[in-house]
Amino acid sequence: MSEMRDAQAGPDKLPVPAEVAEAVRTIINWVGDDPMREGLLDTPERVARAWAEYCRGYGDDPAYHLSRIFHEVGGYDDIILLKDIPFQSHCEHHMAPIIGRAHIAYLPGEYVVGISKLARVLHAFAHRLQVQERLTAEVANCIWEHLKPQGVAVVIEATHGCMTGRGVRTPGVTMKTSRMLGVFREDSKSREEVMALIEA
Ligand SMILES: Nc1nc2c(ncn2[C@@H]2O[C@H](COP(=O)(O)OP(=O)(O)OP(=O)(O)O)[C@@H](O)[C@H]2O)c(=O)[nH]1
Ligand SMILES: [Zn+2]
Repeated sequence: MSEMRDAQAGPDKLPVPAEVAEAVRTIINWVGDDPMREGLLDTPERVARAWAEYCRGYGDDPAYHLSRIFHEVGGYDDIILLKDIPFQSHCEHHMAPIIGRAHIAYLPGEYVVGISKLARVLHAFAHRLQVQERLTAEVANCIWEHLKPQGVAVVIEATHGCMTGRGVRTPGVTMKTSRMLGVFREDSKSREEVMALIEA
């Protein structure tokens, strides 16, 4: 956890264990290059620090971001939507990039939260090895549990590097997932309303 914090403050400061650097050297060698040639000498440490940064979500407690809540918002009692939040994650199957946008909406109950915190929750889960379905569910469940709203809607659209740069090699394909909880799950009119806002 403290090592992950150091990685956020300045990745160069994160010490890289010898066996981690050696693992990267093994891969470089296996793909057909010479890990001892000049241009690749510092690469194993850079790669290790880059992965610590990609996966910094393991040291980031998503619930913490929802711990500062507000009661009073001038009587506002309608849907709150944070739309088009860009994010990057990595798939747990190939550790290839997942790049996309998330839309997070909720219908407040008693509490609201600073709007940036919704993006922080997303990034805390995204910076782990993921599948898009789990990422979508984790973000929605976390908001549902800690903010106790009347409804939560999370929609994620993303492209998967493991489908574009390798494997089926099909660029331009987008995967779309959604998780609706509370009124957005139970009441079709509320769901239509939130989806119309997201798709507007
Ligand atoms: N459902 C889902 N599948 C994903 C996600 N990210 C990657 N995948 C898929 O995970 C699957 C892994 O399939 P495997 O057959 O075990 O691996 P593979 O031989 O590398 O498969 P190909 O990608 O088809 O070459 C692939 O179909 C990927 O497209 C995700 O977020 N959600
Ligand atoms: Zn993959």
